[in-house]
Amino acid sequence: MITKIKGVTMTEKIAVLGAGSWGSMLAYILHQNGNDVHLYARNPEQVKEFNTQHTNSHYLKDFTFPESMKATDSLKDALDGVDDVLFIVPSQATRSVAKVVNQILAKKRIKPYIIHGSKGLEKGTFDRISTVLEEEINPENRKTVSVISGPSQAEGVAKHDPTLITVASEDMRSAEHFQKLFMNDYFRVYTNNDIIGVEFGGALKNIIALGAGTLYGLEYGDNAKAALITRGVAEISRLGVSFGANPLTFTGLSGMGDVIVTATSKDSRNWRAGYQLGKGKKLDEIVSDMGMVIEGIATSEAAYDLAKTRGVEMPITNAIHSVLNNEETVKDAITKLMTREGRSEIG
Ligand SMILES: NC(=O)C1=CN([C@@H]2O[C@H](COP(=O)(O)OP(=O)(O)OC[C@H]3O[C@@H](n4cnc5c(N)ncnc54)[C@H](O)[C@@H]3O)[C@@H](O)[C@H]2O)C=CC1
Ligand SMILES: O=C(CO)COP(=O)(O)O
Repeated sequence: MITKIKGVTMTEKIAVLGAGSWGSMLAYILHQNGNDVHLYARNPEQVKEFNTQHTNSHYLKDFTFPESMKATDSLKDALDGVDDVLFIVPSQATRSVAKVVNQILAKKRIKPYIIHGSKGLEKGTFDRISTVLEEEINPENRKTVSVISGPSQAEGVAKHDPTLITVASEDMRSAEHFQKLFMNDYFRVYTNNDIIGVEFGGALKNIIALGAGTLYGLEYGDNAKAALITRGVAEISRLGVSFGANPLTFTGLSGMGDVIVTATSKDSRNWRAGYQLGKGKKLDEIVSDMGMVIEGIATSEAAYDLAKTRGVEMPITNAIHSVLNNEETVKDAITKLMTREGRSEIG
């Protein structure tokens, strides 16, 4: 049972595209809030398990979904008559899914609100995910694009751990629309009009989480962790601000908040990948054993190139990028970071 929040009375038809740990958990929240949720998973076996056993065992262990929730492996069916579309596939897959969605929406002649919850930058183009969606879905087939981002491990939401998150959009009416759809007594949603800052925070924190896990795997202490988190936020903020983001956004839920959760939570895939790296496991083995997306790996490529192109100083991102590419050991990378010329903390 959830307690309804004053002023939150909307019930809509919502397609949730992607049924990994976060997609299925966001679909669960929307279902609990009384919406008609169309959950799309590309894997028919996964759909069968979801519809018969009400579990999504590969992605969320020990969680049973309500029997009234259903999934489909038909993208066309998932998009039938919807008011809203939530994209929640790995960042690097968003463009290909969006191309197909655009064609389907055009045929169905519907113009839903669009939101995504993916945390990454596209390799090659360096695009934020809202930009990918704006590029691939024609304006006549959609309303403004929004993003939902913040400290929100799916495993915590499954336990109704009080979770606070941000919806950002250039159009505040769209942000408020999604605030109403998602908000309930364990999932509190704030709005923000700084979509650039919110997306940069969500994407780049995964690189810091990889670094934090690595430090833990190598048994570095709490000072190192605090240093990484704080200076990590400083450089994320530097890059975001160079694109016009509001610096205050990086002190909020989608900035510092998300860095804290993923740099300290053992539920984080990025943290776990870093931990195993610190313990000496090879990256390709970590990726294949995880069986879930580790966004920080691809995003470290994009962020590394982007920082170079823009002339923005991102020493921690560079260090993690070079460790992931076997160009230096973690110990050498740390020595290099620690022995850089002294500088002022601010600016
Ligand atoms: N897991 C979490 O707690 C959170 C994850 N996120 C973000 O949400 C996004 C999705 O993450 P997860 O659900 O955790 O990933 P996941 O690895 O658990 O699941 C990804 C899902 O996307 C599907 N998929 C991949 N490529 C596809 C394609 N081309 N077409 C259709 N489906 C495709 C996979 O089959 C899988 O069901 C990521 O960007 C992640 O950073 C954000 C907040 C919390
Ligand atoms: O973004 C997340 C929590 O806010 C999830 O992070 P992971 O992908 O590292 O699990």
